[in-house]
Amino acid sequence: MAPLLEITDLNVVFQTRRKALKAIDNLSVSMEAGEILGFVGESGAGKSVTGAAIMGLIDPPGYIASGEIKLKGRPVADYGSNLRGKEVGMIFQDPLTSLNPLRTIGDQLTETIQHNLDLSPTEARNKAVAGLGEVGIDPDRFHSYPHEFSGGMRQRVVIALALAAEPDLIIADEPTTALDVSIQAQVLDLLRSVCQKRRASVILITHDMGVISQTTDRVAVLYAGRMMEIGSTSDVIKQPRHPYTKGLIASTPVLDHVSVDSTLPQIPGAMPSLDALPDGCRFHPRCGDCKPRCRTIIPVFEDQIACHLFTGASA
Ligand SMILES: Nc1ncnc2c1ncn2[C@@H]1O[C@H](COP(=O)(O)OP(=O)(O)OP(=O)(O)O)[C@@H](O)[C@H]1O
Repeated sequence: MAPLLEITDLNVVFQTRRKALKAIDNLSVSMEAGEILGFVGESGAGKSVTGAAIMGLIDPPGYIASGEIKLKGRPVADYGSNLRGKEVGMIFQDPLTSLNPLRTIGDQLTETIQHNLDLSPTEARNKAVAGLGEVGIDPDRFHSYPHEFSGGMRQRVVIALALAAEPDLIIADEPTTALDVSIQAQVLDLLRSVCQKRRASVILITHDMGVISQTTDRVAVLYAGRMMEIGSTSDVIKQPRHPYTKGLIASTPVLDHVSVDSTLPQIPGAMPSLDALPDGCRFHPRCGDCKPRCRTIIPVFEDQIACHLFTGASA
């Protein structure tokens, strides 16, 4: 059987006046049904652009220069207007981008259900009430407006909306970044349990290794548009191999069991901009294990990692 999602040699380019900037460079990854896959990396790693490419949301000056994205064995473009919502549900950082401030949450949910599933108005309404219950929202709140909810509750509504059309895949882009840490954990637990119950797979986009550790089954580490490492979340967290992955983990408080007061080791330097990418391994200027070949030769992605400490090299 075809994987749920298969991305092969994806290249995404943004055309500026001066040059073409490659935001995603030869990315290949696939995921199975029911899996929760994390994309992690600092700002500019290419996480959101990858998510946007899957959802057909790369707009000019950006374009997919080459590569293939297949959902259930078919190119995503074949799904047309059914792709977003019906096949792939979306959750963004700010719940208000997904909610209409002028309509009650019950109406919004009922309409989405009715629009996508072949149900009578009464059936759709009942399903909407059940959907809200599933995310921990009391049926009494059916007629409430988005502004009458806290941030965490709003994000619960957005989860119910994303699942309303029964998609096989949810893309959640920094879904809890705007929430308090205690609420963050509740929303992530909910996302995980509801998606598992519905057998929906999730791509979780985050810069936070704590979120990855808590929520995902597998994690892909991205840096400056390239995949650096991928593996089961427990393996990657317990035994990170790539120096970038190690740096991300060391700078995450809960994972390293460092008290909040202590100074966490930070990865020196910053993510390069796309118009000033270094030769060789893109991470080499910030890498404590940098060897001469890392400065000039791009490491191939092999055995789940792209690093000269572990793999061969391509020109
Ligand atoms: N519309 C655009 N025009 C030009 N460059 C863009 C555009 N959108 C994204 N990029 C570039 O693509 C690269 C990847 O961006 P992306 O938003 O995917 O990063 P990210 O890992 O999701 O980080 P963040 O957490 O900051 O969103 C960045 O260098 C960014 O500047």
